[in-house]
Amino acid sequence: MDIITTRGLTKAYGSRTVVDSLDLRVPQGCVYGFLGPNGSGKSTTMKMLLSLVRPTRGEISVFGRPMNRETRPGLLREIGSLIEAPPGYAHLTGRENMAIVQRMLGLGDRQIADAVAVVRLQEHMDKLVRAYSLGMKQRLGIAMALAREPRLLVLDEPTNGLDPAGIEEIRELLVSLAGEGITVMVSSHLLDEIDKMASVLGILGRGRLIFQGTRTELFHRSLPDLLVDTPEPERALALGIPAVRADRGIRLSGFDDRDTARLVRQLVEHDVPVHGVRRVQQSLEEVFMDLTGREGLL
Ligand SMILES: Nc1ncnc2c1ncn2[C@@H]1O[C@H](COP(=O)(O)OP(=O)(O)OP(=O)(O)O)[C@@H](O)[C@H]1O
Repeated sequence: MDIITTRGLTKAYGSRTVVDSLDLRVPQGCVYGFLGPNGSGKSTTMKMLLSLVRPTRGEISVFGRPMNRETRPGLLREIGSLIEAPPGYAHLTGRENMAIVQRMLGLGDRQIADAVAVVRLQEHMDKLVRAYSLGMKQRLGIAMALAREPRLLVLDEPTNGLDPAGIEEIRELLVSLAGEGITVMVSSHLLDEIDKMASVLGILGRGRLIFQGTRTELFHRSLPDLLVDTPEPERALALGIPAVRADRGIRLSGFDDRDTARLVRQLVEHDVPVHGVRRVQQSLEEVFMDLTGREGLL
C-alpha cells in the first residue's frame, strides 16, 4: 500500500510554477529519498503534504484517504515532521522543549520518554538547546516528530550541515524506524547521503519528478556508454559509426540494446574483429546526471 499518493500536485507563485504536476507514490515502511538540487521544490512539496502550503492544483492522499478539510486534522495527527530545522526553543532545555510538545499534543510521559530514548538524548535533556551540537538539535527535532508515534515521518534535509558521524547516526536511526514500519520521507540535495538510506528514490528537477522508483530501476533507466573492444578501431570508425576511440577499441553513447545488436551485426558484416562488447560501470551520481541531461547538478 502507498502511504502518500499525489496526483498532479502543483504549486505556482504568481506565474512561476515551482512544483509541477507531481505524481508521488510513497510505499509503506520504506525510507523514501526525496532528492533534488537546491530550489527544485522539495520543501514546497513537503509543506503541501503537511498542509503548510496550499497547493495551486492537484490531490493528496495519505494513508489511503484523500486529504481535505474534514480529513486533514486526523491525518496530520499521524504525521510527524521536521521542516524548519533545527526546531525547538534554543533558550530552553531539551526537557522543556519536549514538555511543550507533550502539552500541545496531549501526549503521555511514556511517549516523550520513548521518543527521547530512540534518538539517544536522555543524558542531555537538562542542557539548554543552545548548547546542543547541530546533530543533537536535529535529533531533538526528530524526537519531537516521533513523540506522537506517527505512521509517517516527513523530514526536510535532516542531515543538512551534519558531519559524517552525525549523518551516519541519523541514517541508522531512519533506517531502523522504517524497519519498525514507520514510513520515512526524507529530502536531501546530496545524492550520496540519500542513496545509503533510501530504498525508494524520488528525484526532482526544476519542480518536476524526473524519476521515481528503486535504485535498481534507476540504474536500468540509464544507458551507460558502450565499449567495443577491437584491435582495429579505425576500420570501425571508417564505417561512419558515431563513436570515439577508446582504450582498446571504440566508445559509444546512447546506444540501447537494439542499437547494440545492430552495431555488432554491422561490424561483423564488415569483418571488423569484435573481441568484446560491454557497458561502462556507472556510479549513481553518473546515472543521475545521465537522466537529467547533465542539467540537474546535485
Ligand atoms: N513563498 C514563496 N514565494 C515565492 N517563491 C517561493 C516561495 N517559497 C519557495 N519559493 C521558490 O520556489 C522554489 C522552490 O523552493 P523550495 O524551497 O521548495 O526548493 P527546495 O528544493 O526545497 O530547495 P532548498 O533545498 O534550497 O530549500 C525556489 O525557487 C523558491 O525561491
